[in-house]
Amino acid sequence: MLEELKKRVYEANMLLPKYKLITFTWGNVSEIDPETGYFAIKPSGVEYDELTPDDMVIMDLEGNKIEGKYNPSSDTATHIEIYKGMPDVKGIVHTHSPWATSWAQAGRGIPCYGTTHADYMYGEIPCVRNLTKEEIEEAYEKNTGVLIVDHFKDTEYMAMPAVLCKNHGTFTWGKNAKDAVHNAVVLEEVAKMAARTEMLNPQVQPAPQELQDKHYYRKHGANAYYGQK
Ligand SMILES: O=C(CO)[C@@H](O)[C@H](O)COP(=O)(O)O
Repeated sequence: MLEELKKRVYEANMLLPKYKLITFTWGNVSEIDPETGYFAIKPSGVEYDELTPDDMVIMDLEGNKIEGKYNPSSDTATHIEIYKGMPDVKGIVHTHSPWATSWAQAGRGIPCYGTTHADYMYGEIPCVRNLTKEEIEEAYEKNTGVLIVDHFKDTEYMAMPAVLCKNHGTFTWGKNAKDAVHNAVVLEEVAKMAARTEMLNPQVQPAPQELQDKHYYRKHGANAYYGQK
């Protein structure tokens, strides 16, 4: 079972360079096994072209390493907080993909300007605030996850499977690692299109709500929404 999980997480990690979402090791993917509560995550700092399925590190939700010769990703604490606080999430991706990270560095959420965005993410893709000096000093990676969970608690967060972390980068999630990677690709494409949209028309407004609803509900069903429960 763990070998299968490691293989799936390895294959999902290898999609990051394939879709040009990362440079060097600037990203990581994990997936959790709901039965054991163990998750597999990319090892920290290992070049993608050197990775093998066996290099994936198995962790538990208390941060204990269960199996693996390497240290887990430096973002492991953030993945843990998301798994614990957003239990429908079964796969998580973190990247510094350039267009989405530019929105994060600008401290801006990504408005929904078109149907590509509306098909996958309901409404503006949020940018969560910076950590305070105390939060950074206390537990940077853990508190990044705490901020994300705090923003999405009591919402249908699977209807908005993406977040920008100000001055850092992106986290996306899904029903498994591959689904989370799909959402990371969508996020980067939508970020690129939105930046260019604003460049072409600085006065542009978000797409009409009825268009956003039609496209999102058509794909995900009318009871899926990102708003407060
Ligand atoms: O943001 C950072 C480092 O600033 C990390 O997300 C790295 O970009 C990926 O680190 P590893 O997964 O290789 O530990």
